[in-house]
Amino acid sequence: MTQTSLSFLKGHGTENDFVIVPDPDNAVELTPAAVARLCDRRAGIGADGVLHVVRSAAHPEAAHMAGEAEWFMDYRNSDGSVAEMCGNGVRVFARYLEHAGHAEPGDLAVATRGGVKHVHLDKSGDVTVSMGRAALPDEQVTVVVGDRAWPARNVNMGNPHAVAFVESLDHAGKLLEAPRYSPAEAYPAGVNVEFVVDRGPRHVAMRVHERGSGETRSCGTGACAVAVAAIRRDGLDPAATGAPVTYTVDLPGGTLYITEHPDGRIDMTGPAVIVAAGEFDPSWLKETAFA
Ligand SMILES: N[C@@H](CCC[C@H](N)C(=O)O)C(=O)O
Repeated sequence: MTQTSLSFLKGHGTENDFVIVPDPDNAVELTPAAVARLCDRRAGIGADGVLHVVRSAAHPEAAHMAGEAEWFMDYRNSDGSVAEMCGNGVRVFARYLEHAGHAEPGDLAVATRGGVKHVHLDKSGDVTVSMGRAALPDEQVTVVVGDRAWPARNVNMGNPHAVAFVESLDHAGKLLEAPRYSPAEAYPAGVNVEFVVDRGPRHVAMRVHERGSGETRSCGTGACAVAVAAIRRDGLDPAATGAPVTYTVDLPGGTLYITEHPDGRIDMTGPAVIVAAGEFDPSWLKETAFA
């Protein structure tokens, strides 16, 4: 039977915003063009990305995780590209599951392309995600904006990041274009670039240019990558000290708290909010040209 309307919700985590498309049976054809249309801030609903909510058992990329996590976060960037993980997205995804009655406050597991993530929905309204461990490839990278270049640390949180400590967050300009980087081989599938300044002890502020979405007001995996890089720069690696360490990371859209444990596990805590719900005609997703 042809569906005459599709439900969506809108949510955000520290102002990294998402169109949420509930689709338990994986029946909606979300082409890259359809995702770009949904995310368009003038001709569409508008968002940094799409959270396609599918039962793990119904998605070929997630069926192997179905025993551990009932729901799969099929995350897409606003240009329609697929990403391995989205830190703010997984908090908002968990909030949606609670909102829809698919999960109770407390602990739940969410399948992602970056593996199963364990999430805690706190009564306070904050959501904590166990993000797994960072990988720190050895290569030194350089990021370039206009005529400025900075050394950056390569951090992988399931998705790729380049973290550059800078003198001022203004120096990166408006980040209308993706920063260039070298060597190209460091990021064969592109990269999210974070610019970071210090605010105080274990407290930093950052801006981010996201692969596939442009400059956004927050990036959860980016905040984790920044904390991991800052912890090492500051000589506080928990594997060496034996003590967990928490960094406060300010972003244009809010604040995230990132804790690294001695065994390398990283927890991210921050808000997740559902702001609206609505419906659209699915045939609109199939139109080839923007009206
Ligand atoms: N905003 C996200 C990251 C989304 C994916 C990223 N743009 C990529 O392509 O890797 C977050 O909160 O982590």
